[in-house]
Amino acid sequence: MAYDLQLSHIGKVYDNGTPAVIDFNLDVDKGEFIAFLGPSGCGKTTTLRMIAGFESITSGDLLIRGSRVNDLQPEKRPTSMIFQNYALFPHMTVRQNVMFGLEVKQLPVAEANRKVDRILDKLGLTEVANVRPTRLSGGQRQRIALARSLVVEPDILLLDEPLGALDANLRKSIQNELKLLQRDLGITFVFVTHAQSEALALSDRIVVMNAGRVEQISPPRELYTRPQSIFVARFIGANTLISGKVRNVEGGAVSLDTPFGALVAEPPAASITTGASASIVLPAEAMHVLPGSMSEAEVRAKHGSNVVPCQITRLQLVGHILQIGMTLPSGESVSLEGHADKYRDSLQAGTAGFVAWNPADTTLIAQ
Ligand SMILES: Nc1ncnc2c1ncn2[C@@H]1O[C@H](COP(=O)(O)OP(=O)(O)OP(=O)(O)O)[C@@H](O)[C@H]1O
Repeated sequence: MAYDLQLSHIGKVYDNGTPAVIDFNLDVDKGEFIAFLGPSGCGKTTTLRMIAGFESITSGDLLIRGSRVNDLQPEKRPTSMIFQNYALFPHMTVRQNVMFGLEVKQLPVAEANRKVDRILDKLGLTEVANVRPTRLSGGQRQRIALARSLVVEPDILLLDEPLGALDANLRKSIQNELKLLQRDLGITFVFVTHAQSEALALSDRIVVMNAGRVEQISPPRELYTRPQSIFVARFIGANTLISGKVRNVEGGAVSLDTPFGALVAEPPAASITTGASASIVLPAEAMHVLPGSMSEAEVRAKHGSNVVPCQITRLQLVGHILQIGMTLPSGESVSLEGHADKYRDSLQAGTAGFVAWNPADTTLIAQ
């Protein structure tokens, strides 16, 4: 069966010579929720606009359900796009805004009315159908934009930072609605966002982009626990990177010489050889902080071979969560959050301690 959407070696060079997107490859199944995540200017919006047909494609093939659509006009594509500012017509009522796309398609009036009623009802907009959008809240306007895009029954919905204009609380509640709606309708969603938490919460897979290139395509959890590049390790989650040189690779474990002494990691997916430079990616949630009143041998016995001395600089209790600030021997400051119960009263600010972790909770990236 054909994929719903395929980007094969897609590239975009703007007329002024800017290479905005470079060799982008992605296969999307029907009903998948895909997020494009990356820093400003990395090419997310350009890629989305190429899928919608608002931007020409310089190289590569764009396929929707197996057909090449590079040269198809936007309105001929089975896609619909929602913009950050919603682009609603202020002089039209909610109903007229939603009806607009069906009028363009010259749908018979009775059928168009039926479809509009159904989508207004689904999105809880029936009561405000005859109001102009300027009188409504950000959340309601967001729903109108969604209704307008969904009423034309696209195969693929393209969303460009659709929640960017909403405050944090509203954003959370609309995120949930969006996810439920997407599941319910079974439509493929491609979603552009700067916000890591949003991408992690909503998507089946996340495409992390950097300077026009795809860095990694993975489900959220894998992106979080198994970053494949230094860029992703720095961009996603709260990781500490420890660089070193491989001393040896033996029995499924890699030992490295690092500024903090010899440390152990699991081998990366790609092969790695003695003498190679590599970085251990250590997630904050994998770290255990132990008090300096324990000996290093005791810490090792309890938590395995990776133990690094630290200075505990700050402890702050926020409800059940203990925020711990530390300085590593490199001078690097690291902070992490742990359950207060786990640490009870064992740690003291201004004293020496240890950080220990299980090699299985880290990722090794060769450089
Ligand atoms: N019309 C244009 N002409 C020339 N260069 C452009 C044009 N639009 C975007 N660019 C450039 O292409 C690159 C990618 O831009 P794009 O808007 O796709 O990034 P983005 O990841 O969506 O950024 P943001 O998160 O800030 O919206 C940037 O260097 C940008 O300056």
